[in-house]
Amino acid sequence: MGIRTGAQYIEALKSRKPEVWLNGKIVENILDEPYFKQPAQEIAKLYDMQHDPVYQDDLTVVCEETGERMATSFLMPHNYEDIMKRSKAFEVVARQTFGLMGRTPDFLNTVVTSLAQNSWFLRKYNEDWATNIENYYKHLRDNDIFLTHAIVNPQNDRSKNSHEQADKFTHLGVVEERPEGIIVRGAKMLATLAALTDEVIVYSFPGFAPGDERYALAFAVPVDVKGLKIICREPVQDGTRSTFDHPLASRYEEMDALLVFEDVLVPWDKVFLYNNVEAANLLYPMTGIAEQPAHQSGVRGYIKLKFAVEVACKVADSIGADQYLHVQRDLGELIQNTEVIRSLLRTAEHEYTITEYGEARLNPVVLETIRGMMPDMYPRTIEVMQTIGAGGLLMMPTEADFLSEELRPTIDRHYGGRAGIDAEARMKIFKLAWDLCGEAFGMRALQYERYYTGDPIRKRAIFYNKYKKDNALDLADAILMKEDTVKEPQTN
Ligand SMILES: Cc1cc2nc3c(=O)[nH]c(=O)nc-3n(C[C@H](O)[C@H](O)[C@H](O)COP(=O)(O)OP(=O)(O)OC[C@H]3O[C@@H](n4cnc5c(N)ncnc54)[C@H](O)[C@@H]3O)c2cc1C
Ligand SMILES: Nc1c(O)cccc1C(=O)O
Repeated sequence: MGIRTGAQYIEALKSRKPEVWLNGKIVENILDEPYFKQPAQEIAKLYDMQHDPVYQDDLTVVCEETGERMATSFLMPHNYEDIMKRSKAFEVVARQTFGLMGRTPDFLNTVVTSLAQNSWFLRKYNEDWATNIENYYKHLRDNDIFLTHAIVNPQNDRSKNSHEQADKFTHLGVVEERPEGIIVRGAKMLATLAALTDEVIVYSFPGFAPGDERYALAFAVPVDVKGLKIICREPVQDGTRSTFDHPLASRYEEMDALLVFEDVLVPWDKVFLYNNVEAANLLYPMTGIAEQPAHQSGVRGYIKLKFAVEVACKVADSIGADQYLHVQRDLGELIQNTEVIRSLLRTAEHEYTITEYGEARLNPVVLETIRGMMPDMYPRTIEVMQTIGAGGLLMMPTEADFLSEELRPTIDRHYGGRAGIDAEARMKIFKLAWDLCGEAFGMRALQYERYYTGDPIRKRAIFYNKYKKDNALDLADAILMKEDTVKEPQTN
């Protein structure tokens, strides 16, 4: 099949009836649900861009194995040129959604591509697991499948492992083995965009303990597989609010969902890991699924940070506030933060290495530095935006007010900004800002930057401990090695 069009993606959505729960009801037809309409169109646009001459050479490459075009995010990187091809594709996608949709198809395309390129790891444990992930990668690549994923146990009792939970079927695990596959039961979170995807892959970050064997698994199933409930969180917009009033929330809302598997059959050929705590704990650090998705999310995060900083600058300029020293200082800080992330990305790409298996990987220390800085930089951007927007963020007429012939003259008189910024122009800027720094949509976007890659506190601790193990503190050692021995005590 090769690359899909937006229409083919939409047709695939229409062809399925996953069990999606939204506001206490099963959604009969996803595309008839106002809430999902615009986000689905935004995803469809990404597929159409693969066929647009303006973007096709960035977003797709010709697959050497099939001769057909495939998404560039399915390209297995073997050298710097491949790395930069992927980087450009990640950026084109991110710019389309201003970095606000974190789980666009390229994210998991990158994850599964990396799992397949590192199938050697699974082969060490089980030949079938390796073959299955290699075949699954080709299935996704050749059919341009859109994946969601759920790799975190639901937040029940974080002080206990899965097998110690009060109800042993709270967390997703295997109930029984059958000739045709395994039966899985329990929940996994936090499947972003699940309702709008074709299939779901399940695996885990490290964290299993002895006794967790039945939970130590990785597999994939279609989102409409029998027994899978997709339970959505409360929507942050209802799909009917105007794009003038909510330019970002109405377009780029990424629904998150808990996945509840009620005795779901996973065929053996879609099982990538099972009943092995060691393998499950090593999957993330030993394959490229730490580094490769970090490249995609680093580029996406940079675009999102740059976008939010630009909105903050627009807010300040529109009301003449950036004439003041403290506002200039704060906005200068934000701009320098984006330059730090941009520069770190180029450094991580430039300082790539080739693994013994031929995979080109970016510098992991630099990638992890990006991931460690974003959870502070993005919230800081939102804080500055809030402090500059101040009361103006709560003083905005709606589109309906603008459309009132009676009220419009009053709005034009009282809602304008500095000279050259009329009421409509200022409100467009402030509504962008409010979607980012006031609405539930914006708060989710902030929480995304804090947690999408795991708990930032533990990630930084892991980073420090690995850095200490892998790096000599050679500068400090150099001075400490000097012969500055303690003088003998002077005897008077
Ligand atoms: C907007 C958004 C989108 C996301 N999208 C996805 C997705 O598409 N797919 C997916 O699988 N996941 C997704 N995630 C989930 C993300 O992977 C988790 O949020 C992240 O791994 C942290 O886990 P948690 O949220 O359960 O926090 P918890 O681990 O429950 O942490 C809660 C608090 O308890 C502390 N804590 C908990 N356990 C420990 C411990 N053992 N040691 C020390 N401190 C601890 C933490 O430091 C933190 O302060 C998303 C998250 C967000 C916010
Ligand atoms: N957040 C991740 C994910 O959801 C899958 C694979 C990797 C990551 C990551 O940030 O490292």
